[in-house]
Amino acid sequence: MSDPTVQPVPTSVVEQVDAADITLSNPRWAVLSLGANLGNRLETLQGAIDALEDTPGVRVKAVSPVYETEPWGVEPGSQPSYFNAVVRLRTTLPPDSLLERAHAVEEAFDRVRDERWGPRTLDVDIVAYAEIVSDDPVLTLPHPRAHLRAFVLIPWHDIDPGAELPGHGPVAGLLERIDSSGVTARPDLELRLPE
Ligand SMILES: Nc1ncnc2c1ncn2[C@@H]1O[C@H](COP(=O)(O)OP(=O)(O)OP(=O)(O)O)[C@@H](O)[C@H]1O
Ligand SMILES: Nc1nc2c(c(=O)[nH]1)N=C(CO)CN2
Repeated sequence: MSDPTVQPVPTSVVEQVDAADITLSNPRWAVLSLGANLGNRLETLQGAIDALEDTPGVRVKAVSPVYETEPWGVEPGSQPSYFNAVVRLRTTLPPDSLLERAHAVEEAFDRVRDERWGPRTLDVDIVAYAEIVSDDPVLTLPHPRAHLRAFVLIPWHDIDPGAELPGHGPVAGLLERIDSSGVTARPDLELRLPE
């Protein structure tokens, strides 16, 4: 006879698997780009780094210097400047779970998605995830515009001078081909690697 004190778990609960809870057995590396051009930009970038570190299955291994950058892809002078940085992670989250987590961190910092390349409190993009190359529009790897963006490649090169962007080659070589003029180091500002 079944025990009447044991309540069955509703099927809907059993089936609700949060993608960010799925893990791989071997950690992989990933590089994320962080950007902010509204609100307290430095505080937000640090908060995003700390939130990523607080994610089960994510360890932040390196944090780049901070750059102040002209908004890319929009009319000059139409938006406030960005603070940008990149982080390098080790993660047991598969790519789709990492993207889901990136979106959750953006939302925690009140990210509003209205216009493409519009101003934002926080942008978290997956620049690269291990050597994966994919043209899936939900998660394109590497990020489809990373090879064109000095605000991504300069800080990545700072923390990993030998880095390669899968499908594109060494970051150092990509940097020789793009305009880096709108990207200014801010050595007076610092982001902390979580302990
Ligand atoms: N590598 C990636 N990293 C983050 N988002 C991606 C990636 N590839 C595809 N996407 C998709 O792009 C969608 C739009 O992302 P987002 O709003 O961050 O774009 P954006 O920051 O305005 O512009 P950009 O994509 O040029 O950085 C996301 O919902 C996501 O599904
Ligand atoms: N300077 C700068 N420009 C941008 C940035 C960014 O992070 N920095 N992000 C964008 C959309 O991801 C569009 N333009």
